[in-house]
Order: sequence, then structure tokens, then C-alpha cells
Amino acid sequence: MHKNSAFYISNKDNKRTLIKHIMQEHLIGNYSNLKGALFSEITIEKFIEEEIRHGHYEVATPAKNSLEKSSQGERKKALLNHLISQNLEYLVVDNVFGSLDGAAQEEIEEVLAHLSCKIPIIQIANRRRDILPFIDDVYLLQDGKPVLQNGIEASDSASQHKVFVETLPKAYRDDWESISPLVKFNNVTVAYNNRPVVKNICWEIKPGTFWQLVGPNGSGKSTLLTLISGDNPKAFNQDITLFGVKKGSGESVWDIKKKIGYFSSEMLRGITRLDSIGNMIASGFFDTIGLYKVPTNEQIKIVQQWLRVLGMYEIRKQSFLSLSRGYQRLVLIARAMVKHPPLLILDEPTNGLDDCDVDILTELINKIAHETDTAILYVSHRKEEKLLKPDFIYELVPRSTGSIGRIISSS
Ligand SMILES: Nc1ncnc2c1ncn2[C@@H]1O[C@H](COP(=O)(O)OP(=O)(O)OP(=O)(O)O)[C@@H](O)[C@H]1O
Repeated sequence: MHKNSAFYISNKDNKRTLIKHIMQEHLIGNYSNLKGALFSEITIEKFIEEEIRHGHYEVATPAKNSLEKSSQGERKKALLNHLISQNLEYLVVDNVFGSLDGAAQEEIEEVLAHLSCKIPIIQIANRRRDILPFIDDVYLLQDGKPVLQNGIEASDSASQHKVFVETLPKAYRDDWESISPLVKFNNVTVAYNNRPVVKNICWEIKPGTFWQLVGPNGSGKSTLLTLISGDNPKAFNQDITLFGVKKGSGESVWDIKKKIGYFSSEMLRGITRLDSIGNMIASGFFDTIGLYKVPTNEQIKIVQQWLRVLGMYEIRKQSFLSLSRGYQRLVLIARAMVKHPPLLILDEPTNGLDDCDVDILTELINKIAHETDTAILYVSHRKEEKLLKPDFIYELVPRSTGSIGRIISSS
């Protein structure tokens, strides 16, 4: 009888190398001669690249969309079905619950439990609570080598977290202060290829409020975010007012982007430029990722303050890419906030982070909520309820005619 194993790793461990060692070398078993696959966002990225290159798609989603046009959750579910149909002899699963709603998490857990009776499952988990119930052995990594945990509880990462002691910089400009509401949707309805996604959405975001946007996979959360951030052509002909300006009245996407700080866990994938940590933060003044313009003295001072808040002043000249994944996110949130925007959008900010980095990141988000008048809108499937405390939750509830929205006060 085979064993099912998990690696409980931190973001400082090199995941890609670990996967390679599991699949191609004999790290905890000899899988190199067996037919295996990787269930991971890494595989989804590869399939999307193939789709773009060859113009057809191999992985079918229930909505018959390409993976590129599917929601995060739809992509994961479609990938798992595709992999299972390949008669595998083992499966490596990475960040199994990331981007999935509660129902999809249960569904995938059940499918994997069933599969684990037939073939070995090797799980890679950053969060302790993600370790699947059927796992027999849990390994930690020490100097890249697996060490069986033997039932010894790993140290509680939450107790080691870093505290941000310095106060955040003051508002950079005050001409945005009078805008209210920041976002107003009046009966907004969106369909893709005649398939309704959201219906009659009425929603206002007032300055300084802290919102969580929730809803099952495919319910339209990213669609609403792109209607706000100016990237969705479906915003035209809708009754949407952004920062006091009615959509379609001649505003440019850049006018809107100026007033929004944006961070998504997906952003990190596209960054290859060698910017220093300081320059990466400064680039937020110009709405670019990476610095292409020379900041003013005032802007440099604000960047320095952010570096002190993050405890990175001494390493400000170091390459952004040399930082751990968790620290890169802190820098990108500082980049999003450096211009002190009226609205900060955080799309799945904790996806893929380890327990320790989640504590640090949520501490920074709470600090921004307390110390600034920036409204925050974050999307997360994770119930970081002990850590993040939004004032309101906007929930998308799927219906056959498109998701409807409702507001839940979080207190
Ligand atoms: N450009 C597009 N073309 C066709 N369909 C699309 C497009 N963008 C989104 N969709 C579809 O619209 C629906 C809503 O997608 P959206 O990404 O907004 O959902 P979501 O709530 O963010 O999902 P998830 O939690 O899984 O990320 C999905 O069924 C998706 O496949």
C-alpha cells in the first residue's frame, strides 16, 4: 500500500526545485519512471501559454471557455479533471485550495481523497490548515532535504511575526479628499457571449471604508474589479460612476488608474525587470511596475518612509526580485499605496503565501485601514477572519440570470 505525503514548506523554500526533485529524482520515493503530473498554478500558466501560442485549447472548462478567459476557480477545476483523465500513476498537488471557494475546496478534497486510494498524492502546502486529511507523512525541508515531521508540531509562525512600528506617510495630495462616493454601480449587468455573469448590481464604495468582495468561483468578482479598474470594455453603456465621473463621459483609463492602488498576487508573475526595492515602490507614483521616470524629492522622501515602515530601508538598493515572495508582496502593496490613492484594490493578496507571511501581510493591510483614509477593497476566498476585519462584505450570489449582490455588515 502506498503512502500519501505532504511537504509543509515556507515561501523561503524553492518550490520549483522541490517539485523537480520530487518528480525527477528520488527525494521521497522513486517517481521518475512513473507517469505523473503536477496540479498547480504553474501547470495552468503553461497551458495558457500553449493556448495563446497554438490558438486552440486542450483543457475543457464547463463553460467551454479557454483557460485564459476562465475564472481562477474554473481553471483549477478544469485542470484537475483533465489530469485525472490521463491515467496517472502519481500526482503532485501544489497550493490545492488557492483561489477556490468553500464548495470547490470540499469538492476537490473529496476527489483527491478518492484518488489517493489508487495512486500516491504528494502535496505541497504553505498553510498548515491546507494539509489534506488523508496524508500519512508530513515533511519539512531542511537545507533542501526532507525531514519527517514525526507528529512534532512546527513552531507557531504567528508568534514570530514582524511588527510594523513606524507610522505610515501622510497623504501625498489632498485634492482627492472630496470625492464621494468613490465607486457607484447602478443596476450594472454584464454578460459574456450572452451568458449572464452579474445582474442589476447596485453598490457604492464610500471613502475610507474597508470592503471584502466574496462569492463562489465564477460569480463575477474579477469582472466587478475590472469594471472599477477601467480594464473592462463591458463598463461602457453601464451606469457606473468612478471617482465622481460618469463612465463614458470622456475619462481616460489612466485618470482612473491614478486614483487606484492595485495589487494582485498574479502581478508577480510578469515582473522580470531588475528594479531595486526602492525604485519598485517609487514606480507606484507613475502607475508603472518598475521605475521609468525620475521621482521628485518629495516623492523620494515618501518612498524612504515606506521603506522604514517595511524595515527595508537598509536593503533599499537590493534587487526587488531577490526578496522572498512574501516580502515582494509587501513592497508591491507599498508601491500601490505610495501615491496615497483614494481606493486600494487587493485581489487575492494572501494566495500562495505561507502562514508566517500571511500574518505579516494582513498586519500591513490592517495598518493601512487604521492609519489612512484610503478605502480598501479586497477579494479573498480565504477566511482570514481572525486577521482581516473589513467593515462590510459585498457578496455575489449566483443566479441563472447572473449573480446578484448583497451587502453584509461584518460586525
Ligand atoms: N473575457 C471573457 N470572455 C468570456 N467569459 C468570461 C470572460 N471573463 C470572464 N468570463 C466568465 O465570466 C464568469 C465570471 O468570471 P470572474 O473571473 O469574474 O469570476 P470570479 O468570481 O472572479 O471567479 P474566481 O473566484 O474563480 O476567480 C466566469 O464564468 C468566466 O468564465
